[in-house]
Amino acid sequence: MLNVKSISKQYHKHAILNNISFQIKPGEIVGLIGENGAGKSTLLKIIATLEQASSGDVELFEQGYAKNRKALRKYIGYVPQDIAIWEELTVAENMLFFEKLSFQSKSSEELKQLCLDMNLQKWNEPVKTLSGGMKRKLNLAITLIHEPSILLLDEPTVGIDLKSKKEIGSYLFKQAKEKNRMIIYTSHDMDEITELCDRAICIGEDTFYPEILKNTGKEIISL
Ligand SMILES: Nc1ncnc2c1ncn2[C@@H]1O[C@H](COP(=O)(O)OP(=O)(O)OP(=O)(O)O)[C@@H](O)[C@H]1O
Repeated sequence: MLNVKSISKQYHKHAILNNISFQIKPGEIVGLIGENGAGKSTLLKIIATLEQASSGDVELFEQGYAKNRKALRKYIGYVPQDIAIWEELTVAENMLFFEKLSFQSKSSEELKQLCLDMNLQKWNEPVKTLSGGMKRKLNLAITLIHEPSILLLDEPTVGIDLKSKKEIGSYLFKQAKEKNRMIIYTSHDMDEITELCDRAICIGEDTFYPEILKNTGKEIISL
């Protein structure tokens, strides 16, 4: 269980997040939405332990970040908006490199299977020859090497074609429902949010997103 407790964040006295609280259970996929600059990436970075909240705390499996920040990192997988992989290395070399830095050991076969599960076939090709969608799949596969309990994805499907979007979406759905992982997912694509997510959390003052989602039958939480 993830428990976000009254998180606020200011940058140089400028308030970004104001008293945000919500909970997520294993197996749930939550869409995090809001206008540009609402603070979605900031909130994901706080949950990923990469930023500290100005006030409030986050608990993962009943352990607070304030006291257990480092120990909790092994449960967390974070995919930033910007792709962070080695362009000159092959898919295989990237996976093997990041496996060495990971909390868990995996064989070459297991790493290859992680890529194949997402329909990423080009095991021996240099990353620089892959399309944007394939690079996003590789970035995601790298994040899954240590089998995180919670996946934090910052616009994982931005700029990629519909087929790859669907493949990533159905892969994430399985990760949540079969492996009981928690997923928080930001996107500006409301069809994707409606299709994939169990609930949507809208942050910021703007009522635009809660308005468009209100007839989708999804639970919408405005914070
Ligand atoms: N390190 C930082 N220092 C100062 N201000 C920051 C920092 N990081 C983010 N901000 C500001 O915080 C606000 C929220 O940014 P954030 O990236 O979290 O928004 P977002 O909702 O993810 O936006 P987008 O949809 O454009 O990705 C913005 O005004 C941004 O300029």
